[in-house]
Amino acid sequence: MIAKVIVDVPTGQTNRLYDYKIPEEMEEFIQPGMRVNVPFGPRQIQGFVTDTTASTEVKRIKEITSLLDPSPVLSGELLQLGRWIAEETVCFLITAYQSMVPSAIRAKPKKRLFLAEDSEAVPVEIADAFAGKTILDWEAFPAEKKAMKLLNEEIQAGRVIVDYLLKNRTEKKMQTILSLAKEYQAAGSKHNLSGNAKKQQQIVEWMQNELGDKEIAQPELLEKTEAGRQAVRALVDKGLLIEKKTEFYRDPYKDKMFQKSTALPLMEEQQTAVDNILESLHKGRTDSYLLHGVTGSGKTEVYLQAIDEVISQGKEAIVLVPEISLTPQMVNRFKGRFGAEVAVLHSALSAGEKYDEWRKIHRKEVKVAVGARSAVFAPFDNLGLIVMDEEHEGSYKQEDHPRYHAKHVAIWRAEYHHCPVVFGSATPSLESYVRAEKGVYTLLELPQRVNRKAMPEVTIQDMREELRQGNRSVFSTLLLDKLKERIDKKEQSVLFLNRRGHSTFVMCRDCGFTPSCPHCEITLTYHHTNRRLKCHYCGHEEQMLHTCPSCQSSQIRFFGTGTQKVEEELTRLLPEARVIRMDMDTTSRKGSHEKLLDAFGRGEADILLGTQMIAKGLDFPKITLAGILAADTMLHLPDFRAAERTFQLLTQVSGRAGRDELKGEVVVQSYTPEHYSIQHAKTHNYKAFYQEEMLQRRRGGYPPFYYLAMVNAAHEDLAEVMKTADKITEYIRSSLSEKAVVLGPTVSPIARIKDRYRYQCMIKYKNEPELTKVLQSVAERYNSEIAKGKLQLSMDMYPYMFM
Ligand SMILES: Nc1ncnc2c1ncn2[C@@H]1O[C@H](COP(=O)(O)OP(=O)(O)OP(=O)(O)O)[C@@H](O)[C@H]1O
Ligand SMILES: [Zn+2]
Ligand SMILES: [Zn+2]
Repeated sequence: MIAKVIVDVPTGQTNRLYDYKIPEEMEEFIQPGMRVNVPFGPRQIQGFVTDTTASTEVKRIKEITSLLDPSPVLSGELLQLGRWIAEETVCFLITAYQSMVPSAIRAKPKKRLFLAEDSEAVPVEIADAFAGKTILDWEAFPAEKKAMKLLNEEIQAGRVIVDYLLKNRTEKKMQTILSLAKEYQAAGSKHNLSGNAKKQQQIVEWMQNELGDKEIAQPELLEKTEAGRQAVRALVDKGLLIEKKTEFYRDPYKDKMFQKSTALPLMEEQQTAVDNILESLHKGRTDSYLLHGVTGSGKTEVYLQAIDEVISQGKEAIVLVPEISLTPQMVNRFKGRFGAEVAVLHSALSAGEKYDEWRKIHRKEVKVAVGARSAVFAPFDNLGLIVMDEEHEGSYKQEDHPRYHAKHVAIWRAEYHHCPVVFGSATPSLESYVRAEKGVYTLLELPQRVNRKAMPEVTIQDMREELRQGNRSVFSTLLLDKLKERIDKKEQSVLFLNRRGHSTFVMCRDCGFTPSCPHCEITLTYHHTNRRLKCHYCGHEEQMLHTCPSCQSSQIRFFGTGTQKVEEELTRLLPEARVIRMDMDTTSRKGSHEKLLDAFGRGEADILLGTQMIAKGLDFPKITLAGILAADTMLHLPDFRAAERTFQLLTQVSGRAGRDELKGEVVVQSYTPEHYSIQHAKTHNYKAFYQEEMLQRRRGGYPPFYYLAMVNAAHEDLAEVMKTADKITEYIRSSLSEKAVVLGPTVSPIARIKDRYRYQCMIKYKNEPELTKVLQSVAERYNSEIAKGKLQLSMDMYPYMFM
């Protein structure tokens, strides 16, 4: 038997399958999707088995050294999906596969086998291997054909459990659970403990009185009875206590109680949406839906009720939400409805926690996965629905290899499983809305807020006017007045500061000098906490400057408005206001995000001030005012989506206000109040914005009229990168049809990162079936130079960042 293996060496030369002989004892065990160690040149390296065959052309074949996974980590579906991603995004197959498994098992963890509770049922060969214990190192399991075959069956049946022993605290936890033996459970029942075993007697009596036939975890028992381990051990040995080991998960949410929620009676439009989705589910059709619902229209309730039916069909659902809206509030809504059926995949979890959540899915212990981008790879086998909330979000695109867009992966998986997929948003991306207009997606609309609540009233405040009247503060008089009003009425406000374009930088007031990174062509950012200047691209740090290195002036100051500065100004102008600030600084510690939001929810502050992270998902009834401090900081970025992002952001922030009984109001401060993205956000008019933006896109030849692809070349030697970029661009131009527009090469907006000069070539096209192959061959052509570490090439089939 031969295994086809893709080895863990992400280079062009090794981006193909290698044949290895399967050792005889593994023949009945090895399956595609398992990882193996194989000899590769002088080394041993990891790889994924993608297939097994009977024979090979290879003459001198090497043998697999060892098997890393006692059960496949990638299913047949995911193996196939990985091949598709590698092709579509022009990346190495191994890179695609590695991105689908949790990082915790990508390292080289020790594997152990556990006997599950009903271990009496396992065959003697297996029981012998465990030799009376319940835990066995995977390496210690006899590498013998029959035993391996049996083990395979036991793993499938769930009687043997595979576990990865992760380094530093991420180890799976086993807990000892204790209970009284049957005959001692009744209070006062006789036991023959000797009189000097006082502590033991105490334990037994306490358990009889407090627990009866119930179980207790050992640590809790020790705490309650103030007993030592020896006393408990002795009772187990004497047969008074029954001990069993259960594994438990590091559930990051385990300390929380989730208030159970039940399905709400739906509004008519919600019902129509649910009916449509469920019809596709029942008929097993891969329909794509665009759920366009204004903020507060009850999109989430639509997802919840559709998922409820998916679960009762015995199927599974994936819910994708952008990282920043994966708030505790959001998680609660799913856990509250589906309880233990939900796994949450969140980047803020530790590697061990992430692995636990992944494992719940892998083992079919849950039916719903809620998570950010990579949750689209949740290893379910029987999907009934995929939901992508806030589908317009750029974070669904991965900005590192593999540069995939979760939307395309979601559609691929929906097709594979013949199930519907729902894209939801209050501000759909132009790409999606066009597809809905063309009938590629079915449009479902929720044009009104739940219970016909009014949309908040939006006022736009011209900051140029404020300046003319001598107000140099970041707050307009109007916004300050309204904030005061809210404090008086004991209502709450959210203040939003756009971090992009607002980083604090240092500038000399006399000569205009701005310190920039010596390795990257980018301005250094001032960090208040440690009073240092830092490069956001390479991490370079230096002391804050006090005199200008260029003109020796001491008038060197930092500019821009960080949340911290705004907070200082706010407390100066409104000393009575209680403010909670949420930004990278105040939420870096685990759980702090949740704490701050809880405090705000309990009314411990009047104003929530924050960055992007407060724009989404918040649903607090007392918020009646949303303020946007500078609406147009994003408008001027070199990005064709700038207007769209501005419109989306204003709409999202506005959507936080007046979601409950109380009426909401929004103040938008802007230096370009006449811009159509701001004007249409004011009137909550998505369609009008869409039409105007479509005209701009048509004019500029941007998506959704053209597809884009971008090739970026970086090299330490400027002449070298220019030459290479020229050659690449020329080659692409000559390989595509006349209709494709190949732009460049030009210097990237950030001309140098980590001492490498950067050039880019942009491709605009409508229909170029050969494009990925062309880019693939470009990558292959430069394989050896890339391998030498000098040149870097990146291909991006759905560029979202143009810096
Ligand atoms: N049919 C219904 N009847 C009563 N209340 C509802 C109904 N549907 C949803 N709600 C409530 O309305 C509020 C807004 O709903 P939800 O958060 O689902 O809207 P959304 O469209 O997802 O909002 P956003 O996009 O602004 O986050 C929630 O508090 C939700 O519990
Ligand atoms: Zn100067
Ligand atoms: Zn740098």
